[in-house]
Amino acid sequence: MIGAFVGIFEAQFSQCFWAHEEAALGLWTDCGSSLQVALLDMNKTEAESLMQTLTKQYGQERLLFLHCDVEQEEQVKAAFQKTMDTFGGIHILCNNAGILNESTWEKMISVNLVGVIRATYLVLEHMNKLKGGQGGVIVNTASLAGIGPLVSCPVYTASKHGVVGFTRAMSAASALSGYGVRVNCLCPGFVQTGLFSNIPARLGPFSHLKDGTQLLVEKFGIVNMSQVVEAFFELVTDETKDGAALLVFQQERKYMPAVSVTD
Ligand SMILES: NC(=O)C1=CN([C@@H]2O[C@H](COP(=O)(O)OP(=O)(O)OC[C@H]3O[C@@H](n4cnc5c(N)ncnc54)[C@H](O)[C@@H]3O)[C@@H](O)[C@H]2O)C=CC1
Ligand SMILES: CCCCC/C=C\C=C\C(=O)C/C=C\C/C=C\CCCC(=O)O
Repeated sequence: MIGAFVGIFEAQFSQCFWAHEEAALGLWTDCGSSLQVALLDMNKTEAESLMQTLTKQYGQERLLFLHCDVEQEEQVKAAFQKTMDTFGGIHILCNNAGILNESTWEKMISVNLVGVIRATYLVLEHMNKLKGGQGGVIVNTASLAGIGPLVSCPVYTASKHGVVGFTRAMSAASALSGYGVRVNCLCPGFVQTGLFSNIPARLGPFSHLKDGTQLLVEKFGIVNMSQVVEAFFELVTDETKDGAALLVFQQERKYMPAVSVTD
């Protein structure tokens, strides 16, 4: 799991992860009798306190924290290798790291889109059945802004549309190539996290559009973190889902079909 320590997934992810252990274990025959989680993040401070809590609850042998910046290829590569050496395999990758700052837009593309592509290509080296892997599933965290425009955030919108497009094409490429790896994405609405705070400062040249965005927040409402985590597990455990974009609203979740231009 990349981008694991604050925000949408934080501690709830792990609690929910073990609640879904049986369903997830059923998918891969070589998993052994329990699931293990490697948490990759660049935030060491948050990591240390959360790891203390989680290891008390679930045991040290089932958890691994690896400091890793998705912008740094060698760090991501080393983190996956360490996960392989410690747990013996990787079956699920959650690409969740993301930032929102329209002022530093090149960095935003680098973390939100390039980081997802980088981690996907590197993890396929371990998951791909053609390379001796056991197959698996990748879930990328996009956003409702991956489907429609978040007007005050054009580059954030572009990065998330990129994640949805990459997910759909990568899923088809993996299936046609026989990799045995499903690729899906999550598209949550607004969630109350650090990314959602101090918004006017994050909108850069479009801070004057913040009132319109606030109207969107009122229209869509706020999604609970637990709703996002449940949606994540649906994408992991439902083997019919490949190339899916799952929208998570306050009242419901639903799949967004891709538009076909060839019919
Ligand atoms: N909060 C919201 O309303 C929504 C958020 N999202 C997406 O959900 C994902 C998680 O966001 P939140 O939990 O809200 O944000 P957050 O800021 O609370 O958490 C983001 C996590 O990613 C990590 N991270 C950031 N840059 C990194 C890097 N270069 N390398 C490794 N880790 C890095 C952070 O340390 C942190 O643990 C993001 O991709 C975001 O775009 C999608 C829809 C709505
Ligand atoms: C279909 C239209 C796009 C709607 C996008 C909906 C949700 C996206 C959420 C995110 O990915 C990003 C999270 C925070 C949003 C940033 C700005 C919100 C401004 C809120 C405010 O002005 O108080």
